[in-house]
Amino acid sequence: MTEQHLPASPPAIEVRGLSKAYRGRPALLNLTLSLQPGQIVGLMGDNGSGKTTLLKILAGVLADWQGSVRIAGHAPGPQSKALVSFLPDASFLPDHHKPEDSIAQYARFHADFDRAKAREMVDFFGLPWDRSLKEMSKGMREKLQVSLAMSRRAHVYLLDEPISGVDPASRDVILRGIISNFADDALMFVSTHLIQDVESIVDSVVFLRAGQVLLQGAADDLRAEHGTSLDGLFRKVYAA
Ligand SMILES: Nc1ncnc2c1ncn2[C@@H]1O[C@H](COP(=O)(O)OP(=O)(O)OP(=O)(O)O)[C@@H](O)[C@H]1O
Repeated sequence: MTEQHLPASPPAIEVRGLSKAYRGRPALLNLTLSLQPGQIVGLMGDNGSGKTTLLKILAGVLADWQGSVRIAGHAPGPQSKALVSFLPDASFLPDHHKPEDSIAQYARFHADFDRAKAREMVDFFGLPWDRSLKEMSKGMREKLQVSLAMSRRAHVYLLDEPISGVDPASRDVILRGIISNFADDALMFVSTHLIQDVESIVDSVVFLRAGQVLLQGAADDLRAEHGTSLDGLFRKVYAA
């Protein structure tokens, strides 16, 4: 088969006309978005703009929406979930778990989970093997959850505010851990309010407002076009 005849692979994420309402109040409104693999995309927006709602729908954990959603060509369901590693914004591990217990649980649930990589990341973050989640600080728990989410060989990583609860030095450590465990051909879609912290790692950004895409583009293009950092652009756009 010549290169010309190779079928084009579908976008990692393809969303068309997506709407979601909670008890009649819209959270996402006719949202359309297409993201290619092989990049880190920042998902930014003011409080209540729909970031978590969008990530949950992409992860296949939220139902009752209208529109079209495809993950590497698959509608949300078992096939898409097998390709997606989702890190929710809330703690999802049982309190009594020590790191090895959580690693065993992930290994049971996810065929693409790499135990050795997870152990490496737990050591990279300097987490205590003998402490349960109940005995860990918030930042430690976040690091363990990042270790687990990034140790799947996923096609799409959806990370909801992965660095929100940690000190600035730890944020850098977490971001380094995330990047060094990220395969070149995957897509990472990461929501955060800490734009300055992720400024240097995102290839492109999606700004949401009131459940719609307000602005989208390559980070370098947006910086050049607007003559400011992404953080500066965010402040300018959302103050308007
Ligand atoms: N379970 C829920 N029940 C009712 N309304 C909800 C629920 N979850 C979210 N919403 C509403 O949907 C809208 C979008 O919320 P969402 O959590 O997706 O925003 P967000 O951009 O992640 O916000 P933040 O930056 O504050 O985390 C908000 O108006 C919120 O009040």
